[in-house]
Amino acid sequence: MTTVEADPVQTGQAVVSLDSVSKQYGSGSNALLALDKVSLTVRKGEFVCLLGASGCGKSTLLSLIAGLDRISAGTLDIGGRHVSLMFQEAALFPWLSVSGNVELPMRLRGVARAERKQRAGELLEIVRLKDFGGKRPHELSGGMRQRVALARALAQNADILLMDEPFGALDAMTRDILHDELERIWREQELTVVFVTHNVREAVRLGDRVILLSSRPGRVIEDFPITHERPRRIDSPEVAGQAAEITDRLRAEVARHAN
Ligand SMILES: Nc1ncnc2c1ncn2[C@@H]1O[C@H](COP(=O)(O)OP(=O)(O)OP(=O)(O)O)[C@@H](O)[C@H]1O
Repeated sequence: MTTVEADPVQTGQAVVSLDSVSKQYGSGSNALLALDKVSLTVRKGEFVCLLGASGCGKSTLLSLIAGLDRISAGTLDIGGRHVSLMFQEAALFPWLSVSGNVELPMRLRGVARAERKQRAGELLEIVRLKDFGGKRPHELSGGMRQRVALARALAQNADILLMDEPFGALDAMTRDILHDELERIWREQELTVVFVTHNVREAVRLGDRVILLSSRPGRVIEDFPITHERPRRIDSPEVAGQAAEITDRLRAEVARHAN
């Protein structure tokens, strides 16, 4: 008999629980069912990637978890935890310095000036932008702006980091570097991450699990555990192999929907 040791992540505390969550936009003849009975649990410290065809409800799911919109049916529980969001566009305030942008969430929380300056410095060091605090966003590259956005997201001291295609607009090399950085920060800061992407290899590169949603209305059709040793390379045979398996499943789903 083989004894299977419990994976600490799989047995960890649930921080996001969705049970049969549906989301309908509009009503009557304008009703659009975006999500249909989605059940999903994300545990403390997990890195979960959401993948699916365009318009299947990935962003909707993030906005429900973030509390930006209300579910139409089912239950969603994040146990009063705090979330922070990061998008494809860094959306930095152009009139604030890099440091000012990172300090903003702390300013809004009423953190004293000296403390927020010190924390902003630490966070900029974490994202490797220690010497750029005095710059303005327009003086930075796209990849550097996303690092600032990540530092600002971390400044919210949230329990859960929700990321909506955060590297979608970056070139492949910059994205590769940011994958390494995000993985390092996720581990060091013991974050729980829910990461939306269109890019199957990116999902396999980063995730502990890849959740595949059906075409609209979004339902969970598969939950792929990704067990290759970290850090992974996006161009490794292991990542490519599992990405091909998931892509086939996604293609079959898109084709099914098109028929
Ligand atoms: N505020 C809204 N009002 C009405 N319909 C909406 C709203 N937000 C999203 N939708 C619709 O819900 C469906 C799911 O959209 P959503 O943006 O969540 O999908 P997605 O999987 O993130 O798409 P993409 O991969 O293209 O970014 C789409 O048909 C979209 O048009």
